[in-house]
Amino acid sequence: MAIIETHDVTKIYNQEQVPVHALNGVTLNIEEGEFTSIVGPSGSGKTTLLNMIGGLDKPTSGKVVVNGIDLFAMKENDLINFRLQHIGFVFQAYNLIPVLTAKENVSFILQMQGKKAAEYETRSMDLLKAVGLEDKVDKRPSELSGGQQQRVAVARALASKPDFVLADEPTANLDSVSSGNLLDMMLHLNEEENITFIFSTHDQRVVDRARRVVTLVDGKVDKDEKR
Ligand SMILES: Nc1ncnc2c1ncn2[C@@H]1O[C@H](COP(=O)(O)OP(=O)(O)OP(=O)(O)O)[C@@H](O)[C@H]1O
Repeated sequence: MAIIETHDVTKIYNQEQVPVHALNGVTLNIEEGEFTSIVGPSGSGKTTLLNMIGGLDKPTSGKVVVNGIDLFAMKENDLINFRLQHIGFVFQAYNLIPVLTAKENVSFILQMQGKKAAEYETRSMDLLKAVGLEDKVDKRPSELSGGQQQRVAVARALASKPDFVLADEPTANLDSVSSGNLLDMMLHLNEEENITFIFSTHDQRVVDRARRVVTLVDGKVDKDEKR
């Protein structure tokens, strides 16, 4: 079953001044359990597409349907709740909160959702273990390497058991060992827990391990390869 459908999505920025056509009619179906990479030259629309799929920004035309629900037909508050419950984000703009420890960063959303301490404590410890950081749970982001921070971000994205995780260049700024580890961990979560991942990347090593590669050129799907 498709958990994400985009129907002829377009996005034009700066419509009143000098318009930028970032997406020019993207129609895609993402099935449950996919491990899909969105690639393409700089400016081809990767981040814009992830923003639309995540309900963070509205298309100029077209539709984004998640679990059968038309995202942008929802009221703003309903969309915010929907995002919290169904979508995990690993985006640069959503960096970790510096004053919180790794464990607190992971459990933050669960606390906001009013979950009981016993539940969010267990869940955040399990997730930090799954990403190989059981010995760093009480460290703040500044005490962790870039790769470790990205792993905390993945654990945080999974905290509320989302239907899928969107990651915008998750291995950017990581050395090859850290990006290899992060990818191993994402693949493990995908294979063992059937978590759907959709991520944009410029990193060929990441692309090589994706099972589906969607190439955008000038805001359009140029290629869509399954392996
Ligand atoms: N908020 C914005 N306002 C105006 N133009 C924008 C905005 N965000 C993106 N754009 C433009 O839309 C186009 C697509 O940008 P986008 O960030 O989606 O590309 P990308 O493929 O993710 O690029 P990169 O690989 O460099 O991150 C670019 O021409 C960009 O300059």
